[in-house]
Amino acid sequence: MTNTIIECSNISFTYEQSTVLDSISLKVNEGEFWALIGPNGSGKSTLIKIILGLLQPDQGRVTLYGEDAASFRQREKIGYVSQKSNSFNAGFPATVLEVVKSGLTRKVGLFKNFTKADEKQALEALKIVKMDAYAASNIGELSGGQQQRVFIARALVGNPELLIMDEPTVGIDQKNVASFYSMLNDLNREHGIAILLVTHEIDLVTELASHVACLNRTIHFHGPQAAYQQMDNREISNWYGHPVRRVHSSKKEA
Ligand SMILES: Nc1ncnc2c1ncn2[C@@H]1O[C@H](COP(=O)(O)OP(=O)(O)OP(=O)(O)O)[C@@H](O)[C@H]1O
Repeated sequence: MTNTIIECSNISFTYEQSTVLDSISLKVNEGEFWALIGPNGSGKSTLIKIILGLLQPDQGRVTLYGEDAASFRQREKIGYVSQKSNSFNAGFPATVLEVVKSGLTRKVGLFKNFTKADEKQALEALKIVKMDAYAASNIGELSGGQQQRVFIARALVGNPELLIMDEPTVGIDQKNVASFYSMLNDLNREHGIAILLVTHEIDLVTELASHVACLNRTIHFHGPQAAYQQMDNREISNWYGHPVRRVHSSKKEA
């Protein structure tokens, strides 16, 4: 039986006067890799905040493993990497290993010491993102892309079943974006971690994802990647609100 991790049922949300999410329903199951795409200001980050229980919807309900998102306690099951994680400057006084271990604070306790086992777990997480060689380096001395991998390791250190990422490739150069996505693919396929990835990338990542959700205030499409690939560029441009063109889609003509 497939287990559902996130279930959004009929979510609506308004900031002051403006409705940014209208009747959103979406389900993320164990092992799935979802790409959540949409233009600037379409409500992607707001939806993520609601899923994480940081904002309350005006209408509708979000459940995590069947429990209300706002009162969900098993936070270690869900790793989160926010939009602007990778912005440490060179003088920041923490090593890569310390940053990753800080992901265990919820489990260990705020003022408790980390054990050897915690350190081993942090090194394992760094290995998964291929950053173990940098364990002793200062976080601020790494490139934006390397820092982002470290933040993924920080999110992975508690062995989550779902990883939520909000535009993790912002500030990473194009050459490193492809290898970053390939790492996400390994996390999903080899480690069985479900992924919900907010992205502006309508080509490459949507080929890696098993499912795609298209958001612009409402959900315009959600379903398996193959069905997304069948949409033509005109349909996507219509809900995007401006012309967009995928290079790798099976239907390219706008
Ligand atoms: N705290 C806030 N108060 C008022 N309006 C907000 C607030 N946060 C976001 N908004 C507005 O809500 C809308 C949706 O914003 P949101 O950040 O969810 O979009 P997004 O799809 O994540 O955008 P982007 O791709 O540019 O990051 C935007 O019009 C934004 O200006």
